[in-house]
Amino acid sequence: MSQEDREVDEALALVSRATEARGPAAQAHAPHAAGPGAEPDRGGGETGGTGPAATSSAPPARTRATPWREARAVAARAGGEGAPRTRRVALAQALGQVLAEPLRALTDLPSFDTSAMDGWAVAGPGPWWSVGQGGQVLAGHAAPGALAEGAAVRIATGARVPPDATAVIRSEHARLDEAQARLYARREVVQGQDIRPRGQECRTGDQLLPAGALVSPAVLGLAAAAGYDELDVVPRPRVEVLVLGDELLDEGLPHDGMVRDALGPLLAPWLRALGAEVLATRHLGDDADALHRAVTASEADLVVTTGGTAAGPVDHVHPILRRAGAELLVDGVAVRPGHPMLLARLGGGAEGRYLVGLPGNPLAAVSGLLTLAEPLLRARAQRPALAPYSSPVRDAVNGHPHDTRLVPVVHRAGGADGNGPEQAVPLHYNGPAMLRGIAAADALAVVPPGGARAGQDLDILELPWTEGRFT
Ligand SMILES: Nc1nc2c(c(=O)[nH]1)N[C@H]1C(S)=C(S)[C@@H](COP(=O)(O)OP(=O)(O)OC[C@H]3O[C@@H](n4cnc5c(N)ncnc54)[C@H](O)[C@@H]3O)O[C@H]1N2
Ligand code: MOO
Repeated sequence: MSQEDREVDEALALVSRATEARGPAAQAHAPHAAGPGAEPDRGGGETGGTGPAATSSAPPARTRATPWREARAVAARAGGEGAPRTRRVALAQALGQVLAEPLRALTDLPSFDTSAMDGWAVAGPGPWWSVGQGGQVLAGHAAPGALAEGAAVRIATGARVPPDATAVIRSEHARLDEAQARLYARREVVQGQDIRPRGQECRTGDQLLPAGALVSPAVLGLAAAAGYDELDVVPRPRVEVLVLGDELLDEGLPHDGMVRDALGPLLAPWLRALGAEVLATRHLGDDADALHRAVTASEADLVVTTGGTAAGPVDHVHPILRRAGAELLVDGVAVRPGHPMLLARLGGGAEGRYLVGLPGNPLAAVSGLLTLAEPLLRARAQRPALAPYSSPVRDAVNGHPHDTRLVPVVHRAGGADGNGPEQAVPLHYNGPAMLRGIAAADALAVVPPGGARAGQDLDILELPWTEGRFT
């Protein structure tokens, strides 16, 4: 492996074949390649075990943990509850949202017979006499007069074609004898050539796009062309983020047992990329009463908390949910990292408000975001489910004995020459407290219990910004 390759792998936190080939003893001396980042491959206890060594130290299987796929389905069902919602917004505000109604043409397109070229509008067979003594038909002007049989008039691209014109001749295909004011065609003229007839693209009332279509920049353009100033869209689900933990700093270097809040900066934009409107991100500290007040008073459709999901002395999420009379729909998921994640239905509001409790470990929080918040928000925003997608994994991946694992991967061309089919390359630094792997990743691979062989097809969860979102 060249130095350059090593640097790329290092930057991307890739599992290095060369490093692995040197064996575990060598890995212990290569901390950046396979040391602290390779938690799963050490079989390390807190990840819940990912190799044979971990099996013996893994906690006994918890019966209440919901299987990973089922947890996603429960979240999607919760998001789909309630009557369809619609909001009318100005065209520019609709970008990235979903059409609540089919987009129907408010006009014929084009709305008049249009010249497709700069040149001459002619009526009947040539040669033609040029009318108007330099007069011309330009785009954006009122209806021109009818063209008599045998007449020609200058016309611009986009201009209304005069009634009774039979064709448009491009200027480069015509010759004007100025002295005689006669126009000759340099090549055969076909009836209707270079005229876009009214209604060629659509008629008033035609359905241009179905309800549920994502409003892309192209959709904005089409809607404007078809006469829209506003669009009916599904309102973005409103989300409030509550970051819990007294140990969190908002700026500067970690010190004295304090750490930087990594989830506040990550969650709001990630949630927006999932189609949500983020009302606020608030840092609450480990204060049960403040958490209870914030959760019960929130106006959000979905409250997302971080931390406080486990059984520690200041883990307040479960107790305040009980106090608020919330119904736990998912309480722990059989997935690593992130197994303490939860989903609860909060009281109030006909359509139901929800709380997703993300574990505090940052990659565990990302796992919870994609397992519970993403399907809930997608269903709530009436966005179509993503087409399932799988990819062969380049290297064998250790599995948890009972739980699904979500492992950051980067897509790379396979084969010795780098021209082979695309593979998912598992990344190091995928421990629950680490973001280094996911920051270099373009997807998460879904590793079934027991692990995956090299070359095995794994389901892939794309990260939202690789889907080409606009917001
Ligand atoms: N006795 C047990 N202890 C733990 C279990 C368990 O099953 N039994 N599960 C472990 C797992 S797995 C996870 S994940 C964590 C979940 O913990 P909490 O959701 O209660 O989160 P905290 O305790 O508040 O924090 C955990 C960890 O993450 C750091 N953290 C929290 N918030 C942030 C943030 N915004 N930015 C950066 N880092 C954050 C926090 O400092 C802790 O280090 O519980 C295990 N324990
Ligand atoms: O260690 Mo925990 O699996 O959720 O991050």
